[in-house]
Amino acid sequence: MSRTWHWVPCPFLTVIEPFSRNQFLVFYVKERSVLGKPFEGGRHLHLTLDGIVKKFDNKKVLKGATYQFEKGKIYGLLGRNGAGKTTLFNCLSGETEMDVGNAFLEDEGKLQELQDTDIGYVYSLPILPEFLTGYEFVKFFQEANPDMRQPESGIDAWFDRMRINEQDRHRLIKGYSHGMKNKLQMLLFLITKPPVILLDEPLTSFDVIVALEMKNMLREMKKDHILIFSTHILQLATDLCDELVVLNNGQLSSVPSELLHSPDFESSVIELLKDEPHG
Ligand SMILES: Nc1ncnc2c1ncn2[C@@H]1O[C@H](COP(=O)(O)OP(=O)(O)OP(=O)(O)O)[C@@H](O)[C@H]1O
Repeated sequence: MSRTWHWVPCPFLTVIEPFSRNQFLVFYVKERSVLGKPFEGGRHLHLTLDGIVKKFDNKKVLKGATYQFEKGKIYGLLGRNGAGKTTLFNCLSGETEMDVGNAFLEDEGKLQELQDTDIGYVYSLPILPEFLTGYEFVKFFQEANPDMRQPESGIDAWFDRMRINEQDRHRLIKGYSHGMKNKLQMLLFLITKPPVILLDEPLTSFDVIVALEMKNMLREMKKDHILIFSTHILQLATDLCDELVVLNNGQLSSVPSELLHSPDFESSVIELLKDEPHG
């Protein structure tokens, strides 16, 4: 039988198509050897982006993006359609190679180049093994990462924490809604605790109740991680974020914190974004 193999980049596994359970297990185990150690909270941690440039053909999307993020804060990344938010996340997660520039993690004063294993990336369109149930997947994931197992962590406890009900845990991921897949992705990062978590428009697919649960979850997680999420929803950004970062004309800049809860917030952000040619 002839097969076509597609490699799909993913932060915690490499999925192959056409894939079967066995293929998935074999490749998953191979990939897990590159997973990093979980990050222990309580340490000072900074993520520094230094002059990141990314071009596609003649189009320069990132033009020296520079910024410093710190643990304990939720950052909202704002930018117009096509500004390069996903491109920036892809560069940080190692899915796309940056042309120029660097990203570093500074952990208790020790500087090291950012590794793709430092990143948990919640995609706007999650990539998960749809032929497993949520429970099977998390069980397997936990067994494959014994060094990351946490004391309180029975499998059901993780699902409880994510408010995924009994019935849904034992359904095939294939039948999950977009929002549930996002939740399942987030659950994996509760287990692996990567120091940096990137979320590409994560909360847009959640209903109001789940969105509130997820916001609370992110607030709880921020003490242990650098959390950066991209969004177009200004209300969500002001509600959830400690700091807003604008990606405009390929560069990053901070929205002054005093604007965050001022009545002029929306008009100020529009002013900041309006020079960006529409994507
Ligand atoms: N692989 C690629 N090849 C060519 N061009 C690309 C590629 N990936 C992104 N681009 C271009 O780079 C620009 C930035 O795209 P990107 O998806 O990063 O923007 P974005 O800010 O995430 O947009 P949105 O808010 O609409 O999701 C766009 O013009 C896009 O067409």
